[in-house]
Amino acid sequence: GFGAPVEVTFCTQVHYSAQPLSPFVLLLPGEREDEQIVAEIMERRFFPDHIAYKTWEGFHFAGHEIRITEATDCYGAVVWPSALVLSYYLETHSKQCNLVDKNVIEIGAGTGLVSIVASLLGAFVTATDLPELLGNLQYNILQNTKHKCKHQPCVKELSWGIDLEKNFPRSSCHFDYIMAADVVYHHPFLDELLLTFDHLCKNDTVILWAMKFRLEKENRFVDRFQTLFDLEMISNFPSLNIALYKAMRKGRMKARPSKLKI
Ligand SMILES: C[S@@+](CC[C@H](N)C(=O)[O-])C[C@H]1O[C@@H](n2cnc3c(N)ncnc32)[C@H](O)[C@@H]1O
Repeated sequence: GFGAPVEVTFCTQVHYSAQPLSPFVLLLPGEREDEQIVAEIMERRFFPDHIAYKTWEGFHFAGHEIRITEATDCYGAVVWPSALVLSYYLETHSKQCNLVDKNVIEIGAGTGLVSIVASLLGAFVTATDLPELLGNLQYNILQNTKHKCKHQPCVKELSWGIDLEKNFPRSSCHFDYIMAADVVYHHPFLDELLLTFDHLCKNDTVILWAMKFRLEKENRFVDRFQTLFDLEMISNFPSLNIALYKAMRKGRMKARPSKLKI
């Protein structure tokens, strides 16, 4: 085929605890067939009808045809199903999660689908990844957002845990949303990843994180993540082993009413 990352084995059994529901919720477990929504999500993807010079995959989101050029040599070079799940959520929940004029950062953006969809929905987006991924990421972002977005997205290096204060100073960087799709897998930078979430997340920042479960180690990352953040599952696709989470900093100060009634 054209290099689509089709995954056929799902090896882990994941047990999710009951979570409180919020306006962010996409589906209640058992309310609609998981497969039905998964099919809807996967239908957003299309492929070239002829052999092209460059390998690309197409997607329909936010009223646009998005073409993603893929390399085939590393993890960030294809579009992973978690990115589709998060993009679908953003598009179908644009009222509850209104991105217009919001400041969004995506970490581990890969080929850029989520950043592109968030930009098309009106956000000001900073798409980040390792230096070697930035050329292709920049290309996809430009091709799919130029003259189509309220705010032109930018692409920046962010290697997890490295030079965070230098490149993203706490005093001047404020993100309304941190987005991440499929950033937890068997890599040696899980500590640095957690550090990065911690560094970028302010009291009012919302983290939207699509997590693909593969191994026990990844479940442990979720436990560690919960020591710093309140985590809420907002949708769950057992047939893909993907869960979508919303998280906010633990122990954050709630907004105070402007006038106290005595
Ligand atoms: C499985 S891919 C997911 C890509 C994209 N979010 C998607 O869902 O299609 C993981 C991404 O994390 C990035 N990544 C891995 N280790 C990283 C690190 N130490 N610092 C920054 N990004 C990293 C990879 O380059 C890759 O783009």
